[in-house]
Amino acid sequence: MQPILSISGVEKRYDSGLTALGGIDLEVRRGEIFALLGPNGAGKTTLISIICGTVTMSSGRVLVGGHDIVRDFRAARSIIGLVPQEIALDIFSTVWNTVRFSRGLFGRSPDPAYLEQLLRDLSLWDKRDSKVIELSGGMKRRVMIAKALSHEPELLFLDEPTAGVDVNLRRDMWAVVRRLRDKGVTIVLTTHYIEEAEEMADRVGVIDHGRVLLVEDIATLMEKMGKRRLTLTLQHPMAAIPAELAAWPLELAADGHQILYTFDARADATGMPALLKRLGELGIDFKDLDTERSSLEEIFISLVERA
Ligand SMILES: Nc1ncnc2c1ncn2[C@@H]1O[C@H](COP(=O)(O)OP(=O)(O)OP(=O)(O)O)[C@@H](O)[C@H]1O
Repeated sequence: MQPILSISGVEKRYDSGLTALGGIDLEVRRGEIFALLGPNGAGKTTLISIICGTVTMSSGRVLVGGHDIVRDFRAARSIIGLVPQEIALDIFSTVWNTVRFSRGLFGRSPDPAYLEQLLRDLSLWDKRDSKVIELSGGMKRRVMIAKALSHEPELLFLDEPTAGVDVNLRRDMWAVVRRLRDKGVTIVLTTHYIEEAEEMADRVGVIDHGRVLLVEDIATLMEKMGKRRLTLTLQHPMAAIPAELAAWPLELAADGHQILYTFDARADATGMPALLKRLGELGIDFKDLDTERSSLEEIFISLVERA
């Protein structure tokens, strides 16, 4: 299937002389949630702004649904929805008028049934006659999404959808995004929250200093680079790791109450059974044992450091 978004060789040099994007190649598949992950200043917003037509690229080519964003701007733009970082709404307008007006701006004919369903999906139907100024911050964010979807785009960009948003609201937003994906909208979100990429995305692209460092399925990435950590909580704290355990790279934690063992989950021999056996032989008792996978956060940090 043709990708919904195809980016090749996109470069951006700002007038200041700064190269914000140094040759980006990226494809987004129809129907996926794609997370663009990168630290501050990586170039995420610049890339989205180029695709949406508010920043011009220095060189390269972008196709949206097969339409070239320069030659065929209107056709490309009509299938894009953009939710920018900052809330930008007419605060004295009602929710209903906001989405109705936005749809009109894209030249779409009125479709009250579509807009009603959209507001219902975003839990805003009860608020349709409220003025934006009367809404909570979370509702305003959902109005921004409704506005971006008012002209029935196939590809939705969410630029840091949950920046500065509390945990509950973040979970609500994630649920909203998943429902949109289930309805067939392709979603590209930018985030610095690794947790968000891990939780939401089907695939992730890591970008730093205007370059794509990696694009991978979340599951494959976790599998490929995932490490596991075993935490043993001891019956009796120890001052140092005994010399008899030197064969394993162990660390002491929690004031000597815990032994940590980090290992490669994919290795044929993890060393864990042998470690537990040796602990038994040495009479080191533990009262709890826990293993956890290393997070995408650690993977991300190690990638950026390597680059
Ligand atoms: N209009 C502009 N003129 C000059 N430089 C700019 C302009 N806009 C952005 N930049 C620079 O381009 C680089 C990329 O910025 P961009 O906003 O795309 O990054 P980002 O990944 O979205 O960052 P953040 O996560 O902080 O939003 C930064 O160094 C930024 O200072």
